[in-house]
Amino acid sequence: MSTETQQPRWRIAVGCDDAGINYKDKIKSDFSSNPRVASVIDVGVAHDSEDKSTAYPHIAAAAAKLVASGECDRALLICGTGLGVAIAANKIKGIRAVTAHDSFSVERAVLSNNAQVLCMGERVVGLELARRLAKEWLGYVFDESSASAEKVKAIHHYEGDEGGDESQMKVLLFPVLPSSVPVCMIDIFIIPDHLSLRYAINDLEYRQYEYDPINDARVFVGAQNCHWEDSGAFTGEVSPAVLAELGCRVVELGHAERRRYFGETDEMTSRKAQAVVRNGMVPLICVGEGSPGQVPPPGEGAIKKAAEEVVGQVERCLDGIDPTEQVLLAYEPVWAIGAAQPAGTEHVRAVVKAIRQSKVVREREEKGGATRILYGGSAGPGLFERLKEEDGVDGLFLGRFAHEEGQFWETICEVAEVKLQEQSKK
Ligand SMILES: O=C[C@H](O)COP(=O)(O)O
Repeated sequence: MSTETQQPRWRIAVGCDDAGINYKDKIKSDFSSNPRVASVIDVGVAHDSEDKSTAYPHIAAAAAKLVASGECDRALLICGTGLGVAIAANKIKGIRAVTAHDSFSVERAVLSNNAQVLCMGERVVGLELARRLAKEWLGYVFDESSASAEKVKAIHHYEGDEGGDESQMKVLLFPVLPSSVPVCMIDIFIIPDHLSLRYAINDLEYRQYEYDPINDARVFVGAQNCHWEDSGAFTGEVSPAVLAELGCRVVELGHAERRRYFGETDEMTSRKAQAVVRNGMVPLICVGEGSPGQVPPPGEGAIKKAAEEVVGQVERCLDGIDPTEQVLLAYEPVWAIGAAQPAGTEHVRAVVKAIRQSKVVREREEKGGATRILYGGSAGPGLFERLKEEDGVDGLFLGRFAHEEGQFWETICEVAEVKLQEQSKK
């Protein structure tokens, strides 16, 4: 055990189910006046909240994820027995959660097992003992140079890789937003690779039980491509029916790279879009002129040519889609994808205007099918404010700037602020 002067100050998550609220609240209050505690995050449930019936696995996972992500050092969880919360918390990679109701076990949980999560049962142990054990727990610090360290490493060794892009998705799905930004006014789409879809969808499902780090934003998961048939002998292709069943809400189609490397045409994109709609999802159809690296010369000529080309793509891609169904169009000049700069404001506005005035989009407007137009191609912070105008771009389609958490959320906050301003003018 370290001395008082070396004692770290812990950032602690506390949580419970409806059977553990009294103990959780009492111990939380003890923690807030304990000098060994730097901060406390309460992941619920709370006496007066509607989520009081939230089942223990969601609470335990929320707290454990705060520890696994490094946002908290430790977590204390209470349920009726202290068993279920420990089982659930241990499902989170990197977490060692124990149930302990005696002084010796609490000590060994830290000093032998380097457990970051302590679980207790409100129906098992008296309140005063629980409070004392929680206080003692704060005083123990695992010694990385002890003989126990190798054994803890062995536990780590047996943790399977949960696969895919989990760590990347974690970056995206665990942001902390300024609570003043009303991001609930906008839709956020996260479109990972196919192998990461299940992780992303599960994470968002779990998130609805979680405390609210994303301020009630609507976050949907989408796929990067699909086939035009729901089933059949198309080895290696991904069925839109399967994507819908998995929980995908959006499917991106006709991206410039699909067109360039896989020979996809507007006609194929249209068939895929129809399949997406048929399966109850929203197609996100990418259109855009030009070639990689070939920035067009400034001037009206290039803009006019771009608008004509893009409107043609839009008409062919939307062919056969019920005009009452909603679609998303991502206007991405091919030369602006992966470039140093996005396309110029004048260029983007003119092409978007041409798309809006196209026969197919106007017809959709009349029939009630929403057509939201996004801009993509080196889109990132600072761009939406510049592009905004009445009936202009509805949103952004991010590539590289979505890979970095800070820039991703900065861009989203900017879009939300513009939308808020627009709404307050109405
Ligand atoms: O899929 C992403 C878009 O093609 C844009 O990528 P970028 O923002 O890195 O240029």
